[in-house]
Amino acid sequence: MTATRVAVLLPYPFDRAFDYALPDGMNVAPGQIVTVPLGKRMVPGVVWDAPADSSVPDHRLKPVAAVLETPAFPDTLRQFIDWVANYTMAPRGEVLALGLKANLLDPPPDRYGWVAGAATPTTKRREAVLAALAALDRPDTAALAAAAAVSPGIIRAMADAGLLRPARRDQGAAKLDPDAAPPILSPDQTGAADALRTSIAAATFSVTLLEGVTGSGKTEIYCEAIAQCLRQNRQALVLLPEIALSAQFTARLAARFGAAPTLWHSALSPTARRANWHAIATGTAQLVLGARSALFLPFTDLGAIIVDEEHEAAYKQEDGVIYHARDMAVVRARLSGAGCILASATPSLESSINAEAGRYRHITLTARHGGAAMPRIETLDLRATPPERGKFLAPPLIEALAANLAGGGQSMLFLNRRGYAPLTLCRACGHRLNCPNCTAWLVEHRAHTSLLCHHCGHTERQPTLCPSCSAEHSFVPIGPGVERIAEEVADLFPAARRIVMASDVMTTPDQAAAAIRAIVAHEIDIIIGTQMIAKAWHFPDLTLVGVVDADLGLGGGDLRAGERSAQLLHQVAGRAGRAALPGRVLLQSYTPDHPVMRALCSGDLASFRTAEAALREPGHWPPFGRLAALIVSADLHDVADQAANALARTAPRSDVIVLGPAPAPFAMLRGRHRRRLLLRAPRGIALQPVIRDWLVRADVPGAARIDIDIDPISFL
Ligand SMILES: Nc1ncnc2c1ncn2[C@@H]1O[C@H](COP(=O)(O)OP(=O)(O)OP(=O)(O)O)[C@@H](O)[C@H]1O
Ligand SMILES: [Zn+2]
Repeated sequence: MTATRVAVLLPYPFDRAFDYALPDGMNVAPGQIVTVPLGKRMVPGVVWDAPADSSVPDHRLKPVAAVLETPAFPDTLRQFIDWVANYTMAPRGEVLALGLKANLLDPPPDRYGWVAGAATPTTKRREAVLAALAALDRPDTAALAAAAAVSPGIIRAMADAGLLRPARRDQGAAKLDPDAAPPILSPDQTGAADALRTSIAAATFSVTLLEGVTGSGKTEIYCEAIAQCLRQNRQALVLLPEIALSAQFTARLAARFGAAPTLWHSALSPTARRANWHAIATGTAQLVLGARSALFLPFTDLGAIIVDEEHEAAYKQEDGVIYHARDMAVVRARLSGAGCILASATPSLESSINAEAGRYRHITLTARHGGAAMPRIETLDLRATPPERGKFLAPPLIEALAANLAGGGQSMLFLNRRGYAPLTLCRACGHRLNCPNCTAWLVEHRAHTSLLCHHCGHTERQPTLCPSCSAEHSFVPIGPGVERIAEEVADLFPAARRIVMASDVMTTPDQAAAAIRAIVAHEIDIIIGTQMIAKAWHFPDLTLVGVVDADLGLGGGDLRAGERSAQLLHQVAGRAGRAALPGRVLLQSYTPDHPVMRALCSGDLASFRTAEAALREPGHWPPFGRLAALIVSADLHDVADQAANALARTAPRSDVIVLGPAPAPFAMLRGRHRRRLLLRAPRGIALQPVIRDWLVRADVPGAARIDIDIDPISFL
């Protein structure tokens, strides 16, 4: 008798589904989640649509152990996983693992989130929590703390005091209400909202680029698209580039829809993850706010995907499955028959070109909401008015800070560099302190009294003797990081209330939420931060922004250096003067005539993009052509060279241009030696088949690893 075979894809780095035998009396359909033996373990897997693999004889097949009660993986998600694996060339099981983890599959927790208890609040803060609770649907601690703008400790204290009790699963979930608190839109905004509503109402695939200046109300407008999606009983997904933003957005969405969105990001507790995953898989979660991995959730019926700050490089996942969440959001929307909305004040060249070519719809908003003016942006020429020796703030910026402080205004200093100093040098011999594992300098972090590699995490104490010349106490910090700027500000304005915001000092969304609350409440005078403070924040009292080093992003020879720099600095500038008071922005620069500085000061980013496009089009550089990178790495540099040369010898010859091999931007990273080959081709040519064929032909030593990065965005 022949066994009934079923193909099961496992969430591990295997490209294909494996065959298992279906025991008598057990029935499965594609998408169902099962447990199967793998070696000595029992692992979860998804019944896949792949044809049976007859190479394994029946008697060697292992049986499916159990079919889980968990809702099945929808067809659209399986198609998406196949598509992503095929495009990124990652093993299909590894892509599956982005959406399926063993610990998600247990039944959802019985008690989850909070409801009001019997006791009566005694403080204003506790009252505020209960008020926020009334507007939310059994939020977990983090969501409730964010909505009420208190610390999570308060929530726990309230539970101890009987003001809050854990919610039970069987208590019906409050629904989001599309009409809970709609804004009154301006005529411009109304036009944009109508267009988005119509595209969502059509319940078919479309992509819209929502381009609007900072503070124009893009968030309010895409909420109208979400409202439409909710009215049609379809699920909506909002992607954010950084989880630190999720607290402020949770509160905004909860206020708009009368109940909190369902969160999805790496900082959730395991219980919250499991509860949220099940809510999404059963369709009770109507609106999901998440990081890029939320694209791999088992939505039952996804009607809208919004990618906020679509130009952000943070949407590119750089390890494991290397994918761009903005591009994959478009694919997910297509497979789901959903509307995709890409929102930005500074769209990527990719999206602008797609909009211009008519592949995407295009909506633009040119004015800030409520009559707020765009900030005045000026360069501050560091050649003419340099900072004092060993300092980094030039006199005109110091004056502006002093005046703003005296007038009760809030200021922000932006420097996209964590730590105290990016380089530590021996004064006696010039020796630089490098990472032993990477081609990189060690960054001094005074907050942790250590030197840190930002690439591999290596830390060490500063040596007392120079390892090169044995001079004693000879090390000097070179250049500034945000900690050093904070020190300079403390010297200049000892009475000013300061806060440093950077990913290494604010590691959780809760910490970020507490900081944001303090800033909005104007308990802070000067905010000093990295790119963490650049995005999407709305600080009503912020009127002065100083960019400490506007030239920083322009070096490095990266294809997108200019574009990225313009986007980032425009975003930072856009934090200023968003409410009643006008904003001013000072860009400290040694190259005030650079096209990026000119575009920022004039506000004419469109012309800048046109100029960028003109530079890229002739050579088929993205977005006018296709690019892929092959990164060869090995423990020994000989092996890395051998592998890179083997690839070079068999390089495809056709319309595809192969550049390299060259040392990768970090010739050594985490102790591995790296070489890079770059493939470039006109838009009409798919690079994946070329690469597949090439890898079969090339004789690459087994000790070398090859990582494939389709559409690379970080490279030299
Ligand atoms: N029609 C409206 N009614 C009331 N408030 C509005 C309206 N439109 C915008 N706002 C408010 O103006 C501020 C800026 O709007 P929003 O954050 O949506 O802009 P944005 O375009 O997303 O900005 P950015 O690109 O800088 O993130 C917010 O506080 C928002 O609530
Ligand atoms: Zn390192």
